[in-house]
Amino acid sequence: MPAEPTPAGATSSGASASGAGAPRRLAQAALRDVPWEVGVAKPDAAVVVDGITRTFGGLTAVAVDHLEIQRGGITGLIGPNGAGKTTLFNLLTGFDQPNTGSWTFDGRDMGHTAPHQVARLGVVRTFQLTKALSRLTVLQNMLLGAQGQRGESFLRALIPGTWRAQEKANTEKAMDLLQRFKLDAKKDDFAGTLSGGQRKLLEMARALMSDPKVVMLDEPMAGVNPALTQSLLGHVKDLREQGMTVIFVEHDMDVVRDISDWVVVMAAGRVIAEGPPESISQNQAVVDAYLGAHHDAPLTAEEEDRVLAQAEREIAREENVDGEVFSSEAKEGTDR
Ligand SMILES: Nc1ncnc2c1ncn2[C@@H]1O[C@H](COP(=O)(O)OP(=O)(O)OP(=O)(O)O)[C@@H](O)[C@H]1O
Repeated sequence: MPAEPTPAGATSSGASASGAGAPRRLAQAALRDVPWEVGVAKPDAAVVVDGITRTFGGLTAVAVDHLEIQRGGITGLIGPNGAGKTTLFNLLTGFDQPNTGSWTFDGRDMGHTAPHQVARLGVVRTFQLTKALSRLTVLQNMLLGAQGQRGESFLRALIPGTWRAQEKANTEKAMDLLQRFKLDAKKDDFAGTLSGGQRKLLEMARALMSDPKVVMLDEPMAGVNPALTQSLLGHVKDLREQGMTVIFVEHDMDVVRDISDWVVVMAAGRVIAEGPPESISQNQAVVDAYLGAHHDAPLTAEEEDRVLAQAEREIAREENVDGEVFSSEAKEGTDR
């Protein structure tokens, strides 16, 4: 049974630049009477996933029967290593295609939609700063995040004046965002020289260049020192203030509790629980699959080995796709 929601705007960070009151209240009120059941319908779903599966060889990475994401809220996606969170992100942003199933955004079927089209329709994700992107300046990274410019049209590209006007507008927009994220003084620095927290800020700022409606953040707090954590949390809450729908993957349960209006828990590719943050720690299936083993006790040597091996696999995978992602992003940037 749903419990009483937490008091409106009750966040531990208090860091939101614009005050976290009304939109959080709205998001929580909308979800207040929604039962804590896997696959439950939301009052105003922006994203609806149906029967999505993704297998790698014999391994089922994702098998989600039905999932709805409430518009204008912050949804936290949690689960143990290998639960399928990143794969689901890849599917929802067109970077991977499911073996079966479909998903819609604003009622529109998004099956087989390429990543740049998904982004143009308003669903964007943050990208970790790959090695290739580290070698670009902060401003160049921002300009790669721009899309929908006039320069992308062939006919308009024949009229250089229009293209240049667009480039100028993009640069102005990039500088506004860099100012908001306190990175304007770093605009000409190579992105690779930024601290962990500044990189996360840049990843978020870059995603905002395309005026998204849904922002998907992959571990926005990973590797961020405590000094910048509050600032980053404030920026995530600000996205909700501005009416965006936020979905984020995060391992830090304090962060999840602090900013989520709703939490979705995955394990072995499936959604095993969903509900407001306070429902999650009471859920036995979640404690068994995740919280008990993962968070309430230090990692055992065996778990540490497993996490390290997973990290090594991720790094190897990232190095493999590094050039690919960069070249497609760079192409999107130069195409316009
Ligand atoms: N390209 C791939 N090729 C083969 N296996 C993959 C691939 N991508 C993901 N997997 C596997 O699918 C499963 C789900 O992985 P995924 O990265 O989505 O999990 P996750 O929940 O994001 O984990 P983490 O929290 O560790 O990032 C894992 O067993 C992973 O090894």
